[in-house]
Amino acid sequence: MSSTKRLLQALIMGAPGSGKGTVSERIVRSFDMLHISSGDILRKMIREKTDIGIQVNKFVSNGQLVPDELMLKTIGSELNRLSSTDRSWLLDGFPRTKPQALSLFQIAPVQVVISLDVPFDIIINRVKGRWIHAPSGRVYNTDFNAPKVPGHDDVTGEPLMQRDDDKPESVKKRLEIYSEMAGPILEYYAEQNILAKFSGKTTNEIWPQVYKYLATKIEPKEKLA
Ligand SMILES: Nc1nc2c(ncn2[C@@H]2O[C@H](COP(=O)(O)OP(=O)(O)O)[C@@H](O)[C@H]2O)c(=O)[nH]1
Ligand SMILES: Nc1ncnc2c1ncn2[C@@H]1O[C@H](COP(=O)(O)OP(=O)(O)O)[C@@H](O)[C@H]1O
Repeated sequence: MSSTKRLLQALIMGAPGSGKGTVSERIVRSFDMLHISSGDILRKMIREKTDIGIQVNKFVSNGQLVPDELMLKTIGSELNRLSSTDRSWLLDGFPRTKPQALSLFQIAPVQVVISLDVPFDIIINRVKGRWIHAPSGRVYNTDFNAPKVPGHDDVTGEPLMQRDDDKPESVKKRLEIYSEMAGPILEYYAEQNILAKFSGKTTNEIWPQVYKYLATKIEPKEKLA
């Protein structure tokens, strides 16, 4: 009898710099899931200087949330694709407001919400060392996971960059916004009994907890390294 493939639709939430991208990278290495990052989608539009990219950049460069209606315009087609894919997926960075959570529910309900909880003083320090390879979304850190060649992407050798919104004043503002906005969304998912919170000071502490939890929901591709 063919075993029906258990599909998983999941979210990963957490303050800016809490490790969503880093943990997502480990998740897709260990589980057969697509990783969709709202931040990466926005940064691609901004880089390509599309009309919508120019509009969203006004908010992203100031560390403000892109307004819900405009945000749905940027990610709507991706969400619709997810609602009909036969792959499991992990959505990173969306929703960030209650209205976004309600819109997502209409398009593609989720069964698991992973919430990362890392002290803000640790985050502020970490983000100073964040470097990204914008085209791929690969994330590095001078202290935690430095590139083999300083300033260059391990895979393509292309130059790394620091994000405009990683300047200290912008990080502070984004953390404040997160503190304000995340509560109602976490509550919304806790009421549905699908919220799983993981706390720690480092990804290496958090990751094994996330792996063990996800392994109860979806078949791992590989054992925990
Ligand atoms: N020092 C340290 N840096 C980390 C750790 N986990 C992730 N990072 C780095 O911290 C920064 C923020 O991580 P990222 O995954 O981009 O967080 P996101 O903004 O929530 O997606 C990046 O530069 C990561 O490489 C950790 O455990 N320790
Ligand atoms: N769901 C969203 N709603 C509104 N704005 C968003 C959303 N996702 C990303 N953004 C914008 O893009 C910026 C970068 O997002 P992201 O890459 O997820 O940040 P971080 O990795 O620091 O958590 C946010 O500060 C915000 O301006």
